[in-house]
Amino acid sequence: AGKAHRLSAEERDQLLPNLRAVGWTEMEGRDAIFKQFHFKDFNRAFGFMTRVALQAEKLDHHPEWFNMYNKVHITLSTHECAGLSERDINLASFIEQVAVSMT
Ligand SMILES: C[C@H](O)[C@H](O)[C@H]1CNC2=NC(N)=NC(=O)C2=N1
Repeated sequence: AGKAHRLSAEERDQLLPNLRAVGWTEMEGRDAIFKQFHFKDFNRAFGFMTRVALQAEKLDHHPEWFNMYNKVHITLSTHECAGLSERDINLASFIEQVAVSMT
């Protein structure tokens, strides 16, 4: 993978609407995206996290996340460029696919 770059305004206009439509929001005061997931129980939440973790390791791109029982809060950003990059969009898309299959 090449160097990550912060998404341009044009790239954001193109890439973010799909994620906004399913509940991702842009954080205030930080160039990152955020979403809260709610599952039926801890087993579903942790199963979801396990699948995301394995893919994150494969992509070498990892979420910042918080779990409490059936809730998982996820923040995505790219340290390398100190902001939002295509890697975050790709991981968010994968996370959505997993979430759909867990609910
Ligand atoms: C050394 C390693 O490639 C980097 O630290 C990777 C690992 N996981 C990462 N995860 C995220 N979210 N952003 C990064 O910039 C990042 N960089």
